[in-house]
Amino acid sequence: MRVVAHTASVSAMTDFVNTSPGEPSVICGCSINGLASLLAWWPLAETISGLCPSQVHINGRLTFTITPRDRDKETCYPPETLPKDHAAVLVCCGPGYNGGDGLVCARHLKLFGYKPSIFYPKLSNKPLFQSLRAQCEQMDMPFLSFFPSEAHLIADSYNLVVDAIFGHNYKGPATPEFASILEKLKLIHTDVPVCSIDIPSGWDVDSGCEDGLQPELLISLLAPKKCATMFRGKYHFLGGRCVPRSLEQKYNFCLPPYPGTDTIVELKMVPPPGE
Ligand SMILES: NC(=O)C1=CN([C@@H]2O[C@H](COP(=O)(O)OP(=O)(O)OC[C@H]3O[C@@H](n4cnc5c(N)ncnc54)[C@H](O)[C@@H]3O)[C@@H](O)[C@H]2O)[C@@H](O)CC1
Repeated sequence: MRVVAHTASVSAMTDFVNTSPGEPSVICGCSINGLASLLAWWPLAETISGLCPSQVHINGRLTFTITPRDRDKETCYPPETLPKDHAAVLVCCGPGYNGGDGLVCARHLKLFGYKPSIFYPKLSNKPLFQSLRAQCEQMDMPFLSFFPSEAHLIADSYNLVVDAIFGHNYKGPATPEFASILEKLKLIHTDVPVCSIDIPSGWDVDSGCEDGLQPELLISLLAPKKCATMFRGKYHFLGGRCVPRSLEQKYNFCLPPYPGTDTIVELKMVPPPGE
């Protein structure tokens, strides 16, 4: 499968809902408002130097730099290149807000020409999630009543798997219901690309998970979490251009600028000093 960066699909996965309660409360709500505005492209690529603010720091340490992208050349999983069943994608949604992000992602994937099916085993009774589920149903997206029993069935049927099971509030170990799903995702990630939203499911927000799921694409939301330094996949994007300066200062974030009206930027790891 040709795997190149396609900003449209990445953008789709980067859109997310205004979710978690509590601080920080000024979260998200970014919506897809036209592909052009969502292309992660740095117009002054040649001028990027090692200077902040084209860098992301975690715990005061330089960790990522912005990667200039060429919007004409780079694409990431464009639907027309996905051979199985009209760009079929499986979107796996967990019980919390990360799962809510998955439902929003599915909605946009459908609008962008993919064929998403959703696995959402634990519907929350919060109105937000009920509404998101209803929206997906109204858009004729099938909800799987059970997770495919064999990992190879997923790889046979889907071109991509979106992992929106757990995000930054996962506390391991997983309950048996979700543990078996995480195990299957781990088995398939060599056969079908897995795209994780915010945090690869099953990872600890700080320490990650050494033998855990290894997605090919990670979309960090608002700011990369500490565990993102352990991400070894191909593509890492930051989305969620809605952190006010005051909050950035309060929490000592050092976030990259989003060029123009873009709502995502691609990040690349900076090797620790001496490596
Ligand atoms: N708070 C924020 O700043 C933002 C949150 N957003 C999304 O919200 C996510 C966080 O959402 P939540 O706080 O709902 O947390 P999560 O979605 O990470 O997970 C919490 C849910 O998982 C369940 N759970 C936790 N550990 C489990 C285990 N071991 N076995 C089985 N179930 C377990 C909890 O009961 C709860 O239902 C983020 O990762 C991100 O995707 C984004 O929409 C953007 C902003």
